[in-house]
Amino acid sequence: MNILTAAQTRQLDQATIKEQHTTSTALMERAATALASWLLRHYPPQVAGEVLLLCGPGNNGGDGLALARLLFGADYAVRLALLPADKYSDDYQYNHHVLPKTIPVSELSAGALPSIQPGTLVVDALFGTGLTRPLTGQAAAVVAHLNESGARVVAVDMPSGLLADAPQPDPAAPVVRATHTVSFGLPKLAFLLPQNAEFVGEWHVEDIGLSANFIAQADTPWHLTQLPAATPRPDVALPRRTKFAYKNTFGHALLLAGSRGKVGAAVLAAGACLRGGVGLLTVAVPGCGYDIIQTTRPEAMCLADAQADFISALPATKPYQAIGIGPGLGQDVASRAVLEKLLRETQVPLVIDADALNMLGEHRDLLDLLPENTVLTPHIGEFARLTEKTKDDYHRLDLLRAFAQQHRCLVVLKGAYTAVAAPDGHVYFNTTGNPGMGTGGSGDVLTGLLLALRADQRLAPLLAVRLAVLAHGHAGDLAAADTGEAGLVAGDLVQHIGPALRQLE
Ligand SMILES: NC(=O)C1=CN([C@@H]2O[C@H](COP(=O)(O)OP(=O)(O)OC[C@H]3O[C@@H](n4cnc5c(N)ncnc54)[C@H](OP(=O)(O)O)[C@@H]3O)[C@@H](O)[C@H]2O)[C@@H](O)CC1
Ligand SMILES: Nc1ncnc2c1ncn2[C@@H]1O[C@H](COP(=O)(O)OP(=O)(O)O)[C@@H](O)[C@H]1O
Ligand SMILES: [K+]
Repeated sequence: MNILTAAQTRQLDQATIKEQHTTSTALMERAATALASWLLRHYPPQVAGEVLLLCGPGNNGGDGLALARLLFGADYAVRLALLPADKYSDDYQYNHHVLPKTIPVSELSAGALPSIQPGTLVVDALFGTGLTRPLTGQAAAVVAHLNESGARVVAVDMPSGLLADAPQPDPAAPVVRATHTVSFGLPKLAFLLPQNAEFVGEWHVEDIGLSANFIAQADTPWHLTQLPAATPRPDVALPRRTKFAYKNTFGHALLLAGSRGKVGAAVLAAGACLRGGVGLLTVAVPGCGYDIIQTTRPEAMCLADAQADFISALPATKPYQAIGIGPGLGQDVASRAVLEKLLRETQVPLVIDADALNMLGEHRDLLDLLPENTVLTPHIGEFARLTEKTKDDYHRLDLLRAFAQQHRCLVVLKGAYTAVAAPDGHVYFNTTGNPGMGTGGSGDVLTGLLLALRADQRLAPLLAVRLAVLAHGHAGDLAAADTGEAGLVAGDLVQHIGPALRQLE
């Protein structure tokens, strides 16, 4: 699914109105109805207590006014505080006009801020996607007051003061710190970036029937990868295995991994590759890893390096459809020479992770040798070593796109919303996974799974990578349902890859 830019989000309501022969007032009513239904589910009247709605002068405030009317009709105790302005949007004015007269309304001013007890449920309908500049003056005073109050805050569409797709021009200007943000139709880019988590809180998307055609046709570099069941228009799916499929269809993969003390990384990646459906797997490990791989992963073939503690020689690469290198590899100069030889000699699809990435970061001339569509899987720290220290998350996205374009590779920037950058500069944010996956070895599992899907002869490179990242996170979610997030270990991810992949078919 596409994620729209801020400008496209502003065009979306006009496109919907035109396409569906409806009115902006009716669209606002849909938005308010969706918000009311969300509140009824999450904060029913007896849990909510009195709800304070803070409304700005535009359509975000209009949503707040319409919501106040609907909540009042659903037996909530509501009061409104309105931000004065020189002009108000038409739909704001309409919803102000039809507000039941019994709802208490006050005017917000820096000198007379409403009292907000800790725990009060506050709806932030001050500003949404129409924000054009950092908050100052009265609006800033209201937001600062709200943030200090200890209220539970539900932000309408956006936390007020936050921009939808760009960094804050003035980091000192206040932004609402919401507990929940309830957005319409699709999430904003801002929700997916760690730097905004303190403002956005937990985000939710409510369907209000916005134009699916406009969303699908929008020219944007940003996209989401979702489980097929989570979206009406799935754009990634794993093809079923046909009756007469043979192991060659699913490829023979080579994994170069492990060093003394880190053979476990090779075991995890090998397990994930096997569970990922590879046809054949050969694992190359240092001598100390031979018995370990043969015992823990009898399904895999094993090549033991002449060196006991690290990999010092590149096996013949001819038989393989994909090669993975990096998990637990260590950074011995001999292993670096293996990486360099691999890059110079092969055009086989590669997956490069962990220490192999750090070697590339230290010897950036090697980046010029990357075969097209190589998959790199850095976390934020490893990405900084490959590029430069970043100013903020938006700057990191710029670097990510530029890097993938320059080196014609696929970069999997790992995190809560793992971002896959393609050689054409498009970025796909993953939507599965949980904080339980912040545990040693989770990344090794991803590398093994990526290797399996890159070896699968049926899958184009980008599809293979998006599917692997989606399945990895989904395996994490299935595992956490059994173990809880704290109890989750990387081996649990391997166990859940099979069921996760089945749900992507
Ligand atoms: N998209 C959709 O499909 C749907 C959208 N809907 C809703 O519409 C919302 C967008 O509404 P919107 O465009 O009226 O903008 P909004 O955020 O209310 O702010 C504009 C007002 O704020 C003002 N202003 C701006 N910056 C300011 C500042 N720093 N400090 C002070 N003032 C500032 C600005 O004035 P100006 O810049 O002209 O001075 C203007 O008066 C969207 O978030 C969603 O809630 C749903 O109802 C239906 C479906
Ligand atoms: N909060 C989170 N939500 C979703 N996925 C997460 C979260 N934290 C970590 N992950 C995932 O877990 C994996 C961790 O990989 P990595 O940082 O390389 O760990 P390690 O080096 O220990 O294997 C990545 O795929 C990342 O996306
Ligand atoms: K808001």
